[in-house]
Parts: sequence; structure tokens; C-alpha cells
Amino acid sequence: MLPSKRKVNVCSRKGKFCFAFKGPHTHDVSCFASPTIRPFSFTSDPRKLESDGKGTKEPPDQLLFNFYKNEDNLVPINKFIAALRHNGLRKTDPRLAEFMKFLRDHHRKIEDSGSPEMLYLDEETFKRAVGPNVSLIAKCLFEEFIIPDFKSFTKHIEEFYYICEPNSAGKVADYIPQLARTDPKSWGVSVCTVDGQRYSIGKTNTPFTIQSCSKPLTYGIALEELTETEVHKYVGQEPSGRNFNELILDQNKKPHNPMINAGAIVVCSLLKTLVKPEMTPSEKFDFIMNYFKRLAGGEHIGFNNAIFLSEKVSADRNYALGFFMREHKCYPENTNMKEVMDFYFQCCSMEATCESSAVIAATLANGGVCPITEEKVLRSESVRDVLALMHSCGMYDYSGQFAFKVGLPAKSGVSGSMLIVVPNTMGIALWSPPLDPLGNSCRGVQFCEELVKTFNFHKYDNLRYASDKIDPRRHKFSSIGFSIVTLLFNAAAGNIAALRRFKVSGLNMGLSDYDGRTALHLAAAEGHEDCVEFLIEQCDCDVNVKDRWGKTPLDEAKTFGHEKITQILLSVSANNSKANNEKSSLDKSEEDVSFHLPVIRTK
Ligand SMILES: NC(=O)CC[C@H](N)C(=O)O
Repeated sequence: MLPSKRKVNVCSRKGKFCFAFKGPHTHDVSCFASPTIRPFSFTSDPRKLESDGKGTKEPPDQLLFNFYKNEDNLVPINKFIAALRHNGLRKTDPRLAEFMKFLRDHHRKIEDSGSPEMLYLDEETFKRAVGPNVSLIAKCLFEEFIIPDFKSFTKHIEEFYYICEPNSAGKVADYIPQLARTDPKSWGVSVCTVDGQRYSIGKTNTPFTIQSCSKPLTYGIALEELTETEVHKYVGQEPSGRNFNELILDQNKKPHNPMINAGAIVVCSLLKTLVKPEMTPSEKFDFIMNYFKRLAGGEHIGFNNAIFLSEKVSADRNYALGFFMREHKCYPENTNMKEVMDFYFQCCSMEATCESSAVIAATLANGGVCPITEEKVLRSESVRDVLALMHSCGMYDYSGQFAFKVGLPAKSGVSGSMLIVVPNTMGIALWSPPLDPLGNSCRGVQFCEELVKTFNFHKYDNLRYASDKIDPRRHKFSSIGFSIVTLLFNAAAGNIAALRRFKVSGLNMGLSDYDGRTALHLAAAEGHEDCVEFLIEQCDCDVNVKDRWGKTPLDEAKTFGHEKITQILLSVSANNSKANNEKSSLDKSEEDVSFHLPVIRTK
């Protein structure tokens, strides 16, 4: 189960207050997933972590060694890699290249049997191994990635996958034989977060042509290579409200937007004619493919020549659009329309997998910086424009409803692929070929609806106050995570005015951190009588709430010798149990009555 609230540890001991990381008890690789208690000082830089809460700085490699070593003072590398994977970091991640190379080299050098992953490293060797990649590794294992509890998050993704799997609605595109032959049962989901945390389920390594999912990419590249003004001299920003291949222009005789065929063909004309016009068609193909590859962090991007050739001969509508737009002078001067059409079909016929598409979506979620290569492929301004139009126009004639129900920028393609972007959080790629009448993947749309039913990813979901939806994100400066920290901090500091403000703003005053510590625990431990009274009387906080060590606020008050608070808590607790007893005897007597008066009571 995913926690329904952000979990940030706040340990309070008398006279001392420190922030700590969550314990490992929810994890499969249990004690290996993350350090048990990690003092934390509002910094995401692991080098500034404090090892003992007293101000002694421990470098992250030391912290990692201390935590992951076994009784023989050796780190078992297979478990260490399992812990990284648990938090979403794969050993194949290019950002871990040096670490993995060190293991391979070391394994070769010591002529050990087994594999590099079966190594046990002593302190010095371990530090040398993690050295070059230590900030990434520390960020991962200290759960500073955008989705700290990645395992719980992916359990939900898996659940949505299985909910959508039996959906047999829709029809596979059949305008060309290669698409018509696709297995309608193919179904894959891949996730890549802005920190490069990866998860995949289903058919995620099978290549498919990206079709219309190339449209946001070519648009982004055009913005990057030209300017927004130049691009939008030729193409609008309005949803068309019509089919994706409709023969229609807006009142300025421009295609409505770059996410439909007409707009994408015009964008291709800009890329052909205005961007590096000296390039031959084959060079332009390489140029664009190279861009796609960089967006995908070097993961699979291919080209399907059979589909390209089929597209070309089954494209009467696209040619009609091409000529119609030439008549209305939609292209820059000197445009070779035939070459533009070929270029458009080439872009549609590029191949990707769910895995590589998820990286592309994550690059868009990450302001144009590919999370796994850390290369800035597009400027964030270009990406913002791409996302804005994906949001309003990415799902063809379903875009309005999709924006309303799902509230995320997305793009679908006729092969059944979908790119979904949760800005600043993650990219998700879906692939399921059966399409609804508007051309969107049936399972894909259903998946998105499931996603935002559970997580507060809809653009207009409220992030600041507790809701029924889960926020799996790590928030640095705002929202629930921050509210819990701030709430507990102020309770420990005895800041009654702040507590009142939180109450008025609608914050759930009974929120707890990962260790089950509540504002009442902290106020009781620190001896803030007015806060304790306020939390009980005005906020109805549960006086019997237990933290993960089984301690109640009363235990804290007793431990730290706060007589008056002990009395308050004892009397509230006694009153509550008296009231409960009365209530249960009332329930009992009602039960008895109902037993004797069955007919009358059911009326
Ligand atoms: N919806 C789509 O994916 C359209 C792409 C398709 N190749 C076309 O141009 O018709």
C-alpha cells in the first residue's frame, strides 16, 4: 500500500530536533533499500548530510558503506544493486557507467569466479567503486528522487496495467497492411521519472512506429532550431475540433496546430526549408533521427522502411492536404512539397519501444534535459510550448475531454502508442494498438483515467492540502510533504500561532510523518502545554495515536517529565475511554432492541 500522505521523518528528542529519512520497513529488499534513520538538513546534496545529528559531517560514500556493509565489513554488491533497482535506478543506466565499469575491471583483476555483481567489497574498494557516481547513488539510496517510494508507486502502475489488459474495445489501424497485422493484445507500459527511475510492464521492448507521436517532437525541434514567432507564422495554436487528417485550415489559412497532420506537415516543411537548407534529404533524415535518439537518451530509435513505403502509397489524404496547403501558401518559399511529404512519412515511420518512448516523455517532463544522459536536448521554453499544445491538441478530437478528465499533456499515434507527460515528474509511454473511433488507443486512454483517479497528477488537482488522491512526489518547498514537516516543526517549537494558521488553512492536524510522529507527539515531548491543549480541543487530535515505536503522546510527556501535560493527556484519554464504553454499551443495547423489535426497526 502506498502511504496516503507524504512521509517525512521528524525525530524529536528533548532539546534536539532533527529530520530523518524513512526507515526501510516497507521494502522488499527490506533493510537494504535505504538507510534506516538518516539525519537530514533540508538539503538535497548528500555531501552535506550529517551522520549523527550533532553536526559531524560524514561523506556520502562513508554513509553508504556504513549502512550497506555486512557483519564482515564488506558490501555485497548484488544486494547493493538490488537496492538501487528497488528505487528505480537500473545498472544499465548510463549515469552508472563508471561504477559498473569499476566492478567489471575489479572482477577481472582479482580473477574471482562468479560475476562482477557477486563481489563483496571492502571499505576502500567500495569507496573507489561508487566514487565517480556517488552523488547519483546517494540521491537514489537516500530516497531523494522525485518518487521516493518508487516500489509502492510502481505497484499501482502494475495494477492499472492489469485493469486495462482485458479491455478489448477498439480496432487496430488497417490503412496499411503492416499496421493491420499488429497483435491487438500487445500492451506495454513504461515509466521514466525526471530522475531516471525506470519501470516497465508488458510488451515494452517491441518496436512500433511512432506515427503521430513524432508530431510533438518535430514541433519541439522546429522551435529549437527556429523561434516560436517564426514557427507560429505558419501554424496556429488552436484545437481544430476535427479529425486528425481533416482537410481544413483556420481563418488565417494556417493549419490549426502542429499536433494534427496538416500542422505537422507544415512543421516538416519548416524543418526542410528553413533549418539547415543545405542538407540533402538523407542528411536531414539523419539530423532528425539523431534528435529523436538524443531525446530517447540513446535508447531504441529505429526506422521501419516497409511502413514508410506503405505510408507513401496509401496517403491520398495527406497528399490532398499537402496540395491544399500549397494552394493557400502555407509553406515557406522554395519548399519542395514532395520532399516534405517524404520527410513527414519518414518521421511517422521512426520506430521506438515503450522503454525508449518513456525516456522521450521524461525528457519533455524534465524541461528538455534527458534524465538518463543529462543532456539538454531542447530548451525549456520549447518544451513548455510543446506541452501546452499536447495538453490542448494532443489527443485529436478527444483533446478537450482528455484535458478535462486526465489533465495531462499527451500525444497518441495511429500505431496505438501514447506519450504522457507529468511535468516535472515523469514520462509515461503506453502501447496498445486497438484504437477508438477518434484514433486514440483504447487501453491507453483507460490507463490515463486510472492514473489520475489514484494520483493527484491532473493539472488542476490541489497539491497543498490532503485529498483522497495520492501524491507520490517528493516536494522540496511546497505541498503536503512540506506541510507535514512544517507542522511538526512548529509543534516541536511550540509555535501556537503557526498551528492556528495551519488549522484555519484546512490542514489535517493529525498528519504523521513516516515514523508515525504527529504534532501532538512533538508538542507533548517538548512540553508545549498550550499546543497540546489546542491540538486536542480545537483539532480533535487522537491522544492515543502511536508512533512506530508504539509510543503515544502521553508516553512522551511522561518520558520528558511534563507533569501538567501528562495530567491533561491522562484525563482526555480516560474521558475518551469512558465515552467509548458508554457508546459501545449503547450500541449493545440498540442491538438488543433490534433483536427484540425486528419488524418495527426495519420500517
Ligand atoms: N494519427 C496518426 O498517427 C497519423 C499518422 C499517419 N501516418 C498519417 O499521417 O496518417
